[in-house]
Amino acid sequence: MIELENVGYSYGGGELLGEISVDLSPGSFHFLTGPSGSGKTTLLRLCYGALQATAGQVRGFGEDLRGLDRDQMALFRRRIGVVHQDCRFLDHLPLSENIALPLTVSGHELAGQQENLRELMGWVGLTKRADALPPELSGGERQRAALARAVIMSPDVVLADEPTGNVDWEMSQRLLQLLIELNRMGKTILIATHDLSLIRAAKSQVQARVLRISNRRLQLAGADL
Ligand SMILES: Nc1ncnc2c1ncn2[C@@H]1O[C@H](COP(=O)(O)OP(=O)(O)OP(=O)(O)O)[C@@H](O)[C@H]1O
Repeated sequence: MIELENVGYSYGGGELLGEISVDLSPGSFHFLTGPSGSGKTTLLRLCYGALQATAGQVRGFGEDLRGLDRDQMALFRRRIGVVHQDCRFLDHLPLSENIALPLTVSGHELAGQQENLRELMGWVGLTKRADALPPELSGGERQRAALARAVIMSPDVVLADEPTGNVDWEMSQRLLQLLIELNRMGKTILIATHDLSLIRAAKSQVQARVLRISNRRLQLAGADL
């Protein structure tokens, strides 16, 4: 699905990441961990083409991302659902419309998607919050809404950046279950997180590989988590 081969990312004359090789194969479940500032968000951005690698090659569905033109890149991105760390929404739009934004901006008629949207809102437990404005939402509601928005286009891959940041244990478990369900539906999942207890909880339920950024390199973490 997404392969990084000997990828590096440098800026301002310094290397942030180097010699990164990883294959997010179909249906795989990966965690990405590492200290704050180690480059987790940067690595996610490299995976979906928001940043261009300064060394090596990133391939999406077999294609070198550098070779994609604008339209091809837009098609590639549609196959990737991203849960951003800061979960931003348009504050003047009700939650249901925020979740539907990827559909509407890509030209779908919302009228024909109501059933899909309703189902998705139910899946994340936000049916009753459909008309709420984003500033009225709790942290956990925002995180679940961000996940719903990331998957509304039925992506093949979900990249989630700290999807359980700022929520309590119970809510983080709920979010984890949603991500595990997505994986069971066949989606490829990559979760960047600091939360080792989340990783431990997942490992008893799914076959997950844990990648750790350490000193600008990516390592496969052992069973010692
Ligand atoms: N193009 C760039 N120009 C300047 N600084 C950059 C650039 N790209 C990345 N950085 C810096 O590199 C560091 C790594 O950032 P990144 O957000 O990827 O780390 P992270 O592991 O996700 O951190 P956190 O866990 O705190 O979210 C940060 O200090 C960031 O500001």
